[in-house]
Amino acid sequence: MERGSPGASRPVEPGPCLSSLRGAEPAASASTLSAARAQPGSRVIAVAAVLPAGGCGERMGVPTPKQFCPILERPLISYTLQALERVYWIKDIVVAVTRENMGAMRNIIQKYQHTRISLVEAGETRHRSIFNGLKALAKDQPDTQLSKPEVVIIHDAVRPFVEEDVLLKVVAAAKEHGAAGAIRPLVSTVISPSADGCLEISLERARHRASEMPQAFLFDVIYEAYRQCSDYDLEFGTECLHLALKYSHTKAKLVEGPPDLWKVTYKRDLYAAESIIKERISHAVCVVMDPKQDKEPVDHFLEALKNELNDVKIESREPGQAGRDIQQSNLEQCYNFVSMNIMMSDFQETRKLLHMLEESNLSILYPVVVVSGEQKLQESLRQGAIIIASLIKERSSALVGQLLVA
Ligand SMILES: Nc1ccn([C@@H]2O[C@H](COP(=O)(O)OP(=O)(O)OP(=O)(O)O)[C@@H](O)[C@H]2O)c(=O)n1
Ligand SMILES: O=P(O)(O)OC[C@@H](O)[C@@H](O)[C@@H](O)CO
Repeated sequence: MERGSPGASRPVEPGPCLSSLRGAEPAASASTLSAARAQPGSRVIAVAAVLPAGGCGERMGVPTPKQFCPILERPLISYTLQALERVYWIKDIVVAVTRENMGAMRNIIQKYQHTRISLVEAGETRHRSIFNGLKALAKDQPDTQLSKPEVVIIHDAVRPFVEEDVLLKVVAAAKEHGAAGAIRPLVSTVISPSADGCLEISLERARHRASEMPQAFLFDVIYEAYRQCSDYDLEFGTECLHLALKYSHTKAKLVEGPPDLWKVTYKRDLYAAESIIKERISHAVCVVMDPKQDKEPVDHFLEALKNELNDVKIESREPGQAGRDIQQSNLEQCYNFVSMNIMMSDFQETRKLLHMLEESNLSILYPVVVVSGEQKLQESLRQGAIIIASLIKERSSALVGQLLVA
C-alpha cells in the first residue's frame, strides 16, 4: 500500500457529525450536517472511502481500461477523485489499481494534485479489489497515516458524478443501520430465462430497483463480511450489500439516489459522461480584465455572454488576482477564462495568465482572448461573446487557446 501524493493534505476539519442525525431519515443533507456539527456535545465520526479501479473495462471495447479513458483530456478516474475530494469529511481515499497501472495512477495523482489518496493493489475481481482496500484501512499501521474508519464508503471509480448529499445520506444510514446503498428505478424490466432460452419469470419492475453506488458500511460490518466471504462470492459476486446481509446479517438501508449515479460501462457511457461534464463546467466563467478598462463595452460583452450561456456564473478578476487564484487553485469550479483586452495594450499580463493556466494542468479550455479595435466595438464584442460561448460549450480541442481579433 502506498500514499498517492507526498504530503497529501488532510482535511482541516474532522469527519461528519452524525450523532445528532441519529434516527433521522437518510434525507439528511449537507446543510443538516453543518447545522448538526455546530451542536454542542455532537460527536464526529471518521469516514474513509474505497474505490475499486482495477478492472480492464472489457465491455468498453478499447485497449485502455475505462477508468483511465480521457474525458476532455482528463482521465475518468480523476473526475471521481475530484468529486470525493470535494467532500472534506472523507479523511482517506483508498484506490485499488493493478500493479501495471500503479505508475499511471501515481502520475494522475501528481498531475491533478489529488490529495488524501492511498494506493493498494487490485485483486482479480472487483470484490477482491475492494477487500484489499478494506485490509489497508484495517491495519491501523503506525507507519502510514491510514487508520480504521468508523464508516467506510465503497464507490466504483467509474462513477464520476457523485455528490456530497448522497454520500452523506448513505453514511448517515450506514451509521444507523450498519449498511446502506444508493438505488435507482429500473429502466428495463428484469426477466429470468429458462434453460432453453425462453422467458421463465418476468419481475414486476415497480417492485424492484437497480443497486448503484455509493454504498456505505460500519467498517466492522463489511470487513467481517469480506473476511468470511466464500471464494465463490469473491469470484462471482457483484453486490457488497448482499455480502453484508449474508455474512454479517446486516440489512442495508436503501437510499434513492439521483439520476447521475450510473456506472460508465460501455462506450456510449463515456460520450454521455463527456456531455454531462461539458455542461457542468460551462456554468462558470472567469472574466479577467484590467479595472482601468472602460466598463461600458465590458458590460455589453457580459450581457451578450449571459444570453448565450444559460445560468452562467461570471466572476471577474484583475489579471494579478486571477493568476494568484489559479496558482492557489481557488477557482476549482471554474474552467473557463476570458481575458478582456480592449485597449489593444501590451499583452504581457494576458500571456502570463495563459502560461499559468497551462502550468496549472486543469483540464480547461485555454482562455480565449478578445482583442477589439475601437471601431464597431459593441458589435465585435457581441460576436466575440457568441464565439466564446460556443467554445466553452463545445470545448473542441482543435480550438484550444484561440486568439480572437475582432
Ligand atoms: N478486478 C477488478 C474488476 C473491477 N474493478 C473495478 O470495479 C468497478 C466496477 O466494475 P466494472 O464496471 O465491471 O469494471 P470492469 O471490470 O473494468 O468492466 P468489464 O466488466 O467491462 O471488464 C470499476 O471501477 C473497476 O475498475 C476492480 O477494482 N477490480
Ligand atoms: O457488476 P460490475 O462489476 O459490472 O459492476 C458492479 C455493479 O454491479 C455494482 O457497482 C452495483 O450493482 C452496486 O453493487
